[in-house]
Amino acid sequence: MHLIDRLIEQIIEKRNPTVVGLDTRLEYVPDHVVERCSGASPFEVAASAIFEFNKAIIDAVYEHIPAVKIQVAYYELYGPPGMEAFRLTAQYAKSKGLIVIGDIKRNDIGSTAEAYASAYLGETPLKNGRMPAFDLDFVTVNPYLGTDGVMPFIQACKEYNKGIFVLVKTSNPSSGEFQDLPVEGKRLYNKVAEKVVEWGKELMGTKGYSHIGAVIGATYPRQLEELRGEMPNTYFLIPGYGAQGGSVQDVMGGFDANGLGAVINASRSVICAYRRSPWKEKFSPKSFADAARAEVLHMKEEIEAALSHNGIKPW
Ligand SMILES: O=c1ccn([C@@H]2O[C@H](COP(=O)(O)O)[C@@H](O)[C@H]2O)c(=O)[nH]1
Repeated sequence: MHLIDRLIEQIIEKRNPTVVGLDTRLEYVPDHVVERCSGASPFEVAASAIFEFNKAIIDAVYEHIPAVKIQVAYYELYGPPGMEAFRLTAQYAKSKGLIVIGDIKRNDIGSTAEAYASAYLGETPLKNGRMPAFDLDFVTVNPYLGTDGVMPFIQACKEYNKGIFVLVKTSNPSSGEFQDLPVEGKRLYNKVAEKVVEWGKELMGTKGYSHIGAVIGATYPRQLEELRGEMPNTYFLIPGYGAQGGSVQDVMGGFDANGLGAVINASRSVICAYRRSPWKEKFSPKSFADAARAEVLHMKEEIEAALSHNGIKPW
């Protein structure tokens, strides 16, 4: 089955377009988890604690969500053991039936982009054959280098039934500095969106959406709505909900008339739910995973209610 169709089926089955972001820093991991972990170096202890934390979160939420997004920066932070925790987290999430999005925001000249694509989506060529290194489902891709830098990722999507989300309009405060620059009567992000649509035509699933998606921030609701109109066959990965201030109403413009077309990522608001109101009053640090589940279920209800309120009959 096409990966993008599987994502859509998972969203419909779970009745939830929420993606949990595993942006796990050591300071988010409660002491009782860290105390159970050992290792030959502080990085190994940290990586082991992060993996234990991630497993508990995944166990608590996997029945309710279609996918997780793993932010590689928080694993690089702990050196090689951190990257092993990244790989193990992806593998564990997959074993629970989840789709895994690697937030790696990579790109380079074509030959180097090919190495990134092989590492994260495809297989690494070895002396006697090939082997997957990280074997993620989707990765985020930076389009700044142009078509020849993106093509190796698209090639890997074709060969291995994978997908990418290309940065189109990011959620951060300075995103307009380059992305909103006027180009040939449009904004730069509109021009990138046109390219994403063109690239996506080569890799359509059977449910009207392409394997080539776009990242668009919840913090720019007007642009989200505008781009939904311009990119009817492009799935959106929408970060910026929760900790960055994006609200459920802000993400509504990303959905199509069937409540599809968008997955909403929430990282800190879910994995740190046990440290934040209202959940910190109800859950102790020992119950951090239950707090994450409560936040996911709350988010799911909020999205479903907002879709109905906007006249969209979800799923
Ligand atoms: O435009 C973008 C692209 C990616 N991100 C990433 O999403 C999460 C957001 O985390 P929260 O804790 O929910 O704010 C994080 O991994 C970012 O690197 C983004 O925020 N905006």
